[in-house]
Amino acid sequence: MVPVSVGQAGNVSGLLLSLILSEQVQNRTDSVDFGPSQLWCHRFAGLRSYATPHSQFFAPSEGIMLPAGSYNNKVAFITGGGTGLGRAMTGVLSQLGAQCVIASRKLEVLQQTATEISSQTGNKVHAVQCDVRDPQAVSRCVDQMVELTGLPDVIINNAAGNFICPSERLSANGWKSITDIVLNGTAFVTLELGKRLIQNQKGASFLAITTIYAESGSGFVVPSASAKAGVEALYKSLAAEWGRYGHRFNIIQPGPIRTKGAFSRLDPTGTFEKSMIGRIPTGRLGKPAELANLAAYLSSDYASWMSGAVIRFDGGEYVSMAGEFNELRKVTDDQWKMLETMIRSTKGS
Ligand SMILES: CCCCC/C=C\CC/C=C/C=C/C(=O)SCCNC(=O)CCNC(=O)[C@H](O)C(C)(C)COP(=O)(O)OP(=O)(O)OC[C@H]1O[C@@H](n2cnc3c(N)ncnc32)[C@H](O)[C@@H]1OP(=O)(O)O
Ligand SMILES: NC(=O)C1=CN([C@@H]2O[C@H](COP(=O)(O)OP(=O)(O)OC[C@H]3O[C@@H](n4cnc5c(N)ncnc54)[C@H](OP(=O)(O)O)[C@@H]3O)[C@@H](O)[C@H]2O)C=CC1
Repeated sequence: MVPVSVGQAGNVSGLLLSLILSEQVQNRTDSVDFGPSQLWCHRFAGLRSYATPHSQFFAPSEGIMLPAGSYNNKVAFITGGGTGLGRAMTGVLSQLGAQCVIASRKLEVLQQTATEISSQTGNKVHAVQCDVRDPQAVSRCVDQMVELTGLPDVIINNAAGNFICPSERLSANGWKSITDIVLNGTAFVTLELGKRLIQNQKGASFLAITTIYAESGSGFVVPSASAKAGVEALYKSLAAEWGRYGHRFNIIQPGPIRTKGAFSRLDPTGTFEKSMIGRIPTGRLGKPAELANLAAYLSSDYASWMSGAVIRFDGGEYVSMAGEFNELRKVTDDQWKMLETMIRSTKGS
């Protein structure tokens, strides 16, 4: 790890940094306990990753958590399983014994992931092309899965689309593109599989990957926030309705975890990561392996009494952003002495 100073970015991000974040970052570096000397930068595989020194209290454990064989004789279906978090979840489930089916638009990407994971774990990973926006394509994909593996025990709705964009610049098709993937795609996959599982009297665990701002809403990602909120309503509703068929429905709301898909569309210049780390109480991004362990637990028989749960998984970022006074983290000891003196000396109202 090497300490870096803020503002060493290239042209575009340097400009953005000075225009958008200068006040925020300068305040932080000038007067608070989160200056450049305390901002750390890991460099690996050509990627930067910032963390605070206190993140060392929260070092990630990236090994597989569940006992070996926990998923023997199970079939798992993961949308968007070729990349990012979907790939990490597929890797863990496969390592634990599951036969996995991964589905998304880009068959070559899926096939490469399937080959890599199955050669590491010794368990089959099947790649099936499917655009979840198209209900007929989803139905064909499920037909294909039935041929390959039979109906799944575990369904993970992870596929998504997103980009930052001021809402006044958003076209109708931009809105449709995101909400079709996230909300309609999740609904088509869940309804198609749910109906077939019900017909076959087979129980299953459904998991949806949403995000922390599904609850709060967020400017600049309005279609994603709206669609993810819809997914949460869908899953909580079905948890109540389809328990009688042996189906569980749970939700993970991840905070920031570095993936190419997310960061290239939400922080294309890398400018926002530094300021974001400052509001995460654990001082670092999450790791795909940490999310994958949680997903593996929630989808496993160890969690058979969990349904309708919404698990926030964000290093504390959500509550840190929500609390009115949380910015007072930045006040130094000397400043506290002064503040306390002022408050104590106030008499009457
Ligand atoms: C500091 C770092 C922060 C990182 C994380 C932080 C916080 C944690 C919370 C994070 C939540 C993350 C949620 C996610 O979902 S991340 C997942 C990201 N992954 C993907 O998006 C992968 C799939 N995405 C895509 O394939 C494309 O990006 C897509 C969504 C645009 C869909 O592609 P496609 O179907 O090919 O669509 P297009 O024809 O290209 O476009 C359709 C429509 O949208 C308009 N559009 C596209 N991009 C933009 C843009 N950047 N701005 C404005 N509009 C855009 C495009 O013009 C089309 O509209 P028309 O009207 O022109 O037809
Ligand atoms: N990384 C992060 O910080 C966070 C991520 N999340 C969520 O985690 C999940 C995974 O995101 P992440 O791994 O970061 O990003 P990725 O971009 O790597 O994953 C998105 C996946 O969705 C697939 N996909 C997109 N459109 C479709 C479609 N129409 N049909 C089928 N599959 C599609 C993509 O594959 P293909 O292009 O082949 O179709 C891709 O594999 C998403 O639900 C995201 O919202 C939530 C909070 C934070």
